[in-house]
Parts: sequence; structure tokens; C-alpha cells
Amino acid sequence: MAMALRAASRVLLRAGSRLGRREAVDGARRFANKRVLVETEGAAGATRIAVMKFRNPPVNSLSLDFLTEFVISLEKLENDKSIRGVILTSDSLKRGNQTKVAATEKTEEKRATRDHGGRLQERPGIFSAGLDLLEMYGRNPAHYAEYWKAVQELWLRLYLSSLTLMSAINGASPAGGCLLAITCDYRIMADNPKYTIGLNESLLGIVAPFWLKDNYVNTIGHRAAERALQLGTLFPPAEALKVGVVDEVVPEDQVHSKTLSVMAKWLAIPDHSRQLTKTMMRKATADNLIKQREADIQNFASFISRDSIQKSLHMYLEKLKHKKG
Ligand SMILES: CCCC/C=C/CC(=O)SCCNC(=O)CCNC(=O)[C@H](O)C(C)(C)COP(=O)(O)OP(=O)(O)OC[C@H]1O[C@@H](n2cnc3c(N)ncnc32)[C@H](O)[C@@H]1OP(=O)(O)O
Repeated sequence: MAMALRAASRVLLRAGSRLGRREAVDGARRFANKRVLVETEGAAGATRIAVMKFRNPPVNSLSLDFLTEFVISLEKLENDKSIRGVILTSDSLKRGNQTKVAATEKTEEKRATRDHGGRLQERPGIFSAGLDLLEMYGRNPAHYAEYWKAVQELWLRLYLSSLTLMSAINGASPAGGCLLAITCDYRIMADNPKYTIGLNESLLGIVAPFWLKDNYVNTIGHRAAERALQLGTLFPPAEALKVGVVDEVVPEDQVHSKTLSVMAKWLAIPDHSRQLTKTMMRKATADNLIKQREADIQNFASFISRDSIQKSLHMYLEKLKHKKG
């Protein structure tokens, strides 16, 4: 066990020093589609881990395209027998000119705030702003059904993944952003009070689906989930740690290295026993959705089509648009 841990640590520490780089180096590989960048690391034949970086500007919302690309990337990793661990994180959205993804000067300006001296300051980072509100507003029921099927698919794939999944939460993580995090086996959040995480659906006038509620209950317990869901609480890091939405809070510049070192510990456990244990803990919750997927899709499509719900979403979108930086 100790030897395996040391070996896994060596691979991961090497990965830690290299993963920030874009060029392919000894054993490092990357593949990307438009919205998800995947970097893998480790020598051929040895344990490798992958880092999935979201880059769907401006806020990493879970659009239909993003969900599709996410699931394809995850499937690719699941099918690669040399990959045992995956880290979910955000590419640096707010630093659009580094990521070279569709960030215009204007967007950059908008994403910044001005300090008292009038100098531009970066806005807080964003892990994911959750489901894409524009997929749920002003569309037709067939679109809502297609979208919801993709949301379910992502959740099921993540929740039941045989890989060790960890989230390195480097920004705001409301609703669907929190969903991504709580499907993971371990969550590490940057210690930045501007970042919050939680299921805030009730603030939008909508309701989290039962399977996401179950995932939340399994993560933070029934009473805490009941209160947080009703109030739509978005927890800053210290509170998220206290209630158990995240497992660790670390200084922002250590999120990645810390996640790698925790991953090393998890990868020292034999896969078969860890995977069977994970399935034992999660199967009943996932089966609850699997056995009523179609009904859940129809419920969502009819709920979100209601005039009152569309009105709530409209108001929320307007509020977002007009909020002051
Ligand atoms: C049965 C129904 C169950 C449905 C379940 C739903 C789960 C969900 O995930 S619902 C989505 C919940 N998400 C949120 O409430 C997050 C809303 N966004 C924010 O709070 C902030 O945008 C942010 C903290 C993530 C980032 O703030 P920042 O100041 O940096 O950026 P903004 O100026 O607010 O946003 C930029 C741009 O992006 C648009 N936008 C933000 N969030 C979303 C989103 N979730 N979907 C689509 N678009 C989003 C925002 O309107 C701005 O657009 P414009 O530039 O056009 O004004």
C-alpha cells in the first residue's frame, strides 16, 4: 500500500508540474473539443490521470453543446483503461486572452470591475454557472425534453463513473455547477470568499429535480439539504466546508496541486474494491432516476413550459443582465 501510494504520488507530482503547460511533453497528451479541454499525464502503461477543463465562455453554463461534448470526453476517458482518475475544473474564463476562446475585448471589460482608483480588476472566477438558462427559456417543449435528457445523462455518467472523480473548484459554482461538484468523489474549493457553491434553484423560482436533491442529501445530510434547498443557499468556502458540500478548502494557488496529492491517495486503493464500494453507495440513488427517466423528462418539459415559470426565469435573466459589476 505504502509503495503503491509513493508510486502514484510520483506520477501525480510529475503531472502537477507539467499539466499547466500546453505542449505535449513526455507521456502527456491532450485532446480538446470546442468547450472541454482534456489533458492527460503519465507514462504509457502506467496509471494516468486526466484533467477536464471547462471552457464555455462567458460563464461555463451547461448548454446542450457543452453537455454533449462533456459526455463524449468523459466516455473517451472511461474507455481508456490507463486512466484511473479525472479532475474536473474550469479553464481560466476570466482571463480570456490566455485561453484564446471567443472572449472579445468587450467581454473582458465586462467581466472586470473597477477599483476605487478606476483600475480594472478581475472578477471572481467561475467553475460553472450551472444549467444554461437560455436552454430553459423561450424554447419549445421538444427542446426542453432534449435538453433535460442531456442533463440527466451527464449526471448519471458522472454519478456512476467508475473513475475516481475530483473537482478542483476554482470559482463560483451555483446549481448545475454544484451538481458537477457533488457527483465527484472528492471536492476541493479555492479559499476565495467571492466564490460560492450550492443549489440555489429556489431563488430562480424553480425546483431542483429529485435525483439532484437525493445527491445533495447523500452529500450533506437530510436536515442540512432541506434547509439549503428551501433557502437556495449559496455557501462561501468556509461554510461549504462546514456543511460538507466540499471536503477541503485551500488557498487558490494550491487547488490544483492539492487535488493531485489527494488523487494520489485515492489511486493507491485497488480499483475493484473502490469501484464496488462506490456502486454500493450510489446505485440505489441512480436507479431511482433510471427507472423513471422518461417521466422525469416529461415533468421537466411541462414544468418549465408553464407561464409562471417562464416569467420567473425571465425576471431572473433580466436581473443578471442589469446587475451592477
Ligand atoms: C425543474 C427545473 C430544474 C432546473 C434546474 C436548474 C439548475 C440550474 O443550474 S439553473 C441555473 C442556475 N444558475 C445561476 O443561478 C447562476 C446565474 N449566474 C450568476 O450568478 C453569475 O452569472 C455568475 C456568478 C455565475 C458569474 O457572475 P459574473 O458577474 O462574472 O457574470 P455575469 O455578468 O452575471 O454573467 C455573464 C453573462 O452570462 C450570462 N449567464 C450567467 N449565468 C448564466 C446561466 N446559468 N445560463 C445562461 N447565461 C448565464 C449572464 O446573463 C450574462 O449575460 P450577458 O452578457 O448577455 O448579460
